[in-house]
Amino acid sequence: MNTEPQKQPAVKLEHVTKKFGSKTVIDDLSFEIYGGEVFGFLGPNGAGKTTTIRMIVGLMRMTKGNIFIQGHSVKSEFKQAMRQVGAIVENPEMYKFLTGYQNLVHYARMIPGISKERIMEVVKLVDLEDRIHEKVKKYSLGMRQRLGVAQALLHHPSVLILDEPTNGLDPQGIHDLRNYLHELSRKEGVAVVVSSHLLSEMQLMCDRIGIIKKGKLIGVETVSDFMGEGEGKVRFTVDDGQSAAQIVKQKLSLDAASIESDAIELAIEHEKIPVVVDTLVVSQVKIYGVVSVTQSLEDRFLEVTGGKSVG
Ligand SMILES: Nc1ncnc2c1ncn2[C@@H]1O[C@H](COP(=O)(O)OP(=O)(O)OP(=O)(O)O)[C@@H](O)[C@H]1O
Repeated sequence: MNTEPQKQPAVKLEHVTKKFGSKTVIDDLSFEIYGGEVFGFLGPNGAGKTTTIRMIVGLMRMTKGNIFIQGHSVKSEFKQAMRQVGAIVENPEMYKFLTGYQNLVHYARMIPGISKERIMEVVKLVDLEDRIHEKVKKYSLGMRQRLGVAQALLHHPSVLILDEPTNGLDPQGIHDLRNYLHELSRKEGVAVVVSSHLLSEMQLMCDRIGIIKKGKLIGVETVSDFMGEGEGKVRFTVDDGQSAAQIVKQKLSLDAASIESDAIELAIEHEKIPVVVDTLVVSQVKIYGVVSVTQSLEDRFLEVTGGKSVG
């Protein structure tokens, strides 16, 4: 018997479907997101990321299925569910002529029980202490983004959702955002959900990613599993790709992942490389090079979505 306590998902989607008229935009999505992780929502343009996020944060009704936030149904316990959620879906409204601090105080008035201490706590979390008393009109885009996150965190949400948070940020801004989202998930146990088409950023920022295409879930995987770590492809440059592929098939029962006139690629572990080299040499295939081909998240993304890169 498994005596491990079952961890409750922070966000759980159950057969979520969204139709606009007769058009199905989200098709039977089911997956779970946990506290303490940064979850990336990845998909080509128009795949349905924003629509899904809008349903999670209660800005849009679903046609079928249900969403639970910390066990509370968005349909039947809307208030309890939303109390757990902090989100930036559209650009957060900020008063540019007020300071960052004044903006937070103004916003905090709308939420019962937010203390001055809590305001300074979130300011510290997003690393804005030095500049919080300056007017927002003097802030960079990255600082405004951080102020938005501070605002979204004021009421102690256990789920933080950011739609395309890296949009418009420079590399330093993206780097900082990545660091503090990571800290937030680790230190505060917050479930952080981000959507993006910046694949390289997702690779660095997220623990797990869910990929959707045309409203359907293609897969949910850890970034390392997604990239197929430990089982990379190895490229053998040879004099005759076709016959090399035949030889490894016949003698080693290996199917080549790709065959070109002067190369084959095999999905094999590191230890198998000498075996393949020996077999090819014995069979009088000339080998000109052997390299490990590590796949970027982008390559893999294009492979599974069969689509074009976006961005
Ligand atoms: N209000 C609406 N009425 C009709 N169709 C809509 C509506 N909102 C979104 N759609 C359609 O739903 C699909 C998914 O759109 P969505 O904005 O969720 O995609 P996305 O993955 O966020 O794309 P992007 O990366 O371009 O923001 C698109 O085909 C879009 O045209």
